[in-house]
Amino acid sequence: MAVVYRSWKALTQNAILTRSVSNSLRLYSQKPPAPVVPLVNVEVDDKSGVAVVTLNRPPVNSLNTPLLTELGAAIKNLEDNKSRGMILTSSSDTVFSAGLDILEMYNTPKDQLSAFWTTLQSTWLSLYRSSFPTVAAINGHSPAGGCLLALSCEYRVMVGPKFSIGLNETQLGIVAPPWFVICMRDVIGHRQTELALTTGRLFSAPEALKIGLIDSMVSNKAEAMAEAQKFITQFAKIPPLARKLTKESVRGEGIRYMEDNMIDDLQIFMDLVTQPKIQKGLEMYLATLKKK
Ligand SMILES: CCCCC/C=C\CCC/C=C/CC(=O)SCCNC(=O)CCNC(=O)[C@H](O)C(C)(C)COP(=O)(O)OP(=O)(O)OC[C@H]1O[C@@H](n2cnc3c(N)ncnc32)[C@H](O)[C@@H]1OP(=O)(O)O
Repeated sequence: MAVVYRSWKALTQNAILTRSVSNSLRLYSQKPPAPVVPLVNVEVDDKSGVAVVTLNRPPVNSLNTPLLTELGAAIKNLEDNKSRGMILTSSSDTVFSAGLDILEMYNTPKDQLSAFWTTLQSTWLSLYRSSFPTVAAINGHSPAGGCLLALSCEYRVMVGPKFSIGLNETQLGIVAPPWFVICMRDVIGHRQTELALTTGRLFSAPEALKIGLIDSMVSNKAEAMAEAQKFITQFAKIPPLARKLTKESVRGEGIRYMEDNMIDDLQIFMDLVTQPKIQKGLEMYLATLKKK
């Protein structure tokens, strides 16, 4: 028995030695690890105290769980530091955000699907009810979840005329949840929301300006940033607590909807999105995006 034990021990020690030598050799031959690039960049201007939060998930800033988590953490950080304001924009020249990452909803294990949706819910709520002023500087296409992010800010400046924005969910065979609808309705009104959502219409920037989906159209990102700064500057003389409570009051319906219905909303999402028919629709939509 002792012999067996000794030889087993020798064998394992030998294996450990071999493994550590080969690991070292592998380390020498490996490239240095790629730097971890944040999915959300935050830069706070020293003078104005305004934070520029830039979505940075090429190619199209589709919103997956890690990106939404980083965005939520960035907003919490600004909240904790009593930020003067936030401008949400994109590092891409052509896309603000392509909306929810369809790969997070297609063929996804239930625990991941649930984590994805709850992260979206909580990040959305923290953006929608943030105490500081928020502006979306929409410097590219902004469909579906991208439009939701923009609608959740207090002011929208969009680079035009060639980019589009809207809630196009029905075109994909999915349904914009009630809190998406509330956001849209509060910005463009009931009638326009019904027309826009039932048809899943994407609006060009001039069309969006006409129905009030965006507040302003500019011709490049620099102009968008300047106008966003200007919007935030007007709050310098407004007492922050009065501003925050007023915003919460105006946005009360959306805030209460989410606070009271988080679990039901998750359940409805899970039931709907896991249906074979919806999964097939998402598969076909992904294929058309890839074929382009
Ligand atoms: C009543 C209760 C209801 C409960 C809830 C029920 C249902 C759930 C509701 C869920 C709500 C979802 C909202 C969403 O946000 S769904 C996402 C909708 N998004 C879109 O329709 C946009 C799709 N994308 C585009 O139209 C274009 O990509 C673009 C944004 C206009 C940019 O065009 P372009 O610059 O030409 O880039 P490409 O098209 O070539 O794309 C590059 C690359 O990225 C992939 N991709 C694009 N969008 C997405 C996406 N949203 N998710 C994942 N991947 C995306 C695209 O396939 C390309 O990939 P490859 O490079 O691999 O080919």
